[in-house]
Amino acid sequence: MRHLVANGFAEEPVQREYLPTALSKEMVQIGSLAIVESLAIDFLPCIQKLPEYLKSINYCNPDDPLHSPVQYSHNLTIDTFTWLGQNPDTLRRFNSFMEGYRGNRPHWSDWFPVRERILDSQVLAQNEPLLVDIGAGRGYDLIKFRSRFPDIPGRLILQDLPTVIDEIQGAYDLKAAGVETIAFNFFADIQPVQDARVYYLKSVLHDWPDAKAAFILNNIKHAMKPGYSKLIIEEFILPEKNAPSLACMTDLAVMLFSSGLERNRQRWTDLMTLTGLKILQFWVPRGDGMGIIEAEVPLFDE
Ligand SMILES: C[S@@+](CC[C@H](N)C(=O)[O-])C[C@H]1O[C@@H](n2cnc3c(N)ncnc32)[C@H](O)[C@@H]1O
Repeated sequence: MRHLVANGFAEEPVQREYLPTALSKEMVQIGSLAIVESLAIDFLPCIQKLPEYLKSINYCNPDDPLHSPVQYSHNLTIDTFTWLGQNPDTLRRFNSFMEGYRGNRPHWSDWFPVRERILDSQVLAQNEPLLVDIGAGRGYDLIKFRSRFPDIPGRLILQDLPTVIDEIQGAYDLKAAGVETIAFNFFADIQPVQDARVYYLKSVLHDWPDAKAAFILNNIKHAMKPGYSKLIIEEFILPEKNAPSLACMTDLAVMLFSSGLERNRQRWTDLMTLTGLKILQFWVPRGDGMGIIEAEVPLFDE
């Protein structure tokens, strides 16, 4: 207990009597427990081997998802998400990590003008796809969207790898929120939902270096209806200097995880140019650097 008190996990107002602190109260929340569990069991070995790994690639920037610190330290020849899919306990811990990572930070509909930019300008039909969340994990963003806009017609569709679709059954009440699930691998399958109003990607592209991210975007682009479909990418948009702490930490985490990276405006612009998608606007109203890149597929005559 002495050690815990010295490090802020408990108070000792009277000798040998202890009280919890804000820190220890946070550490027993489900989300924090999940983050610590996933890090300690699955990713600490990779962090320990990071210096050795970086030396082995001559201190270059990692850009191969088949040779990230995860592959190096766990001796893998498959990408990290395939590895998660083959290890149900690791996958469960990772999906809980993602839930903890989002914590109580705002949902995109808390700050992005969804009505003006997406809902009001178009006639939406009940049986048509409204929002496709690609790499959606447990579907938190779709459930929240439904509760925010319960009366807006249109289908809400969750897409992720088959192993994730299996894992999330029962994790949240997706059915009650009217969310459909589709098993989909964006590297192996053609996007099955055509002409949705919105294709949404949150914390997906940062897992992948540019060549792979461009492949994912191209796959979406071919399903988009020019003049109607929108692409909403929710990711960090790093400032040119003095990047916020969480964004920097995540940049390192995705590098370790799959040779991924966080991107600044220029890097996002270059990526979108590579895929022929047109950026309509960058939205970065929050101090933590998280933002939205709103894009569309250009009309032929533009
Ligand atoms: C970092 S998580 C983000 C999850 C969710 N969007 C969120 O913000 O909590 C990346 C997601 O991409 C999914 N993913 C990875 N590779 C995929 C692939 N080849 N096809 C479809 N989804 C994939 C993962 O299973 C995971 O749910």
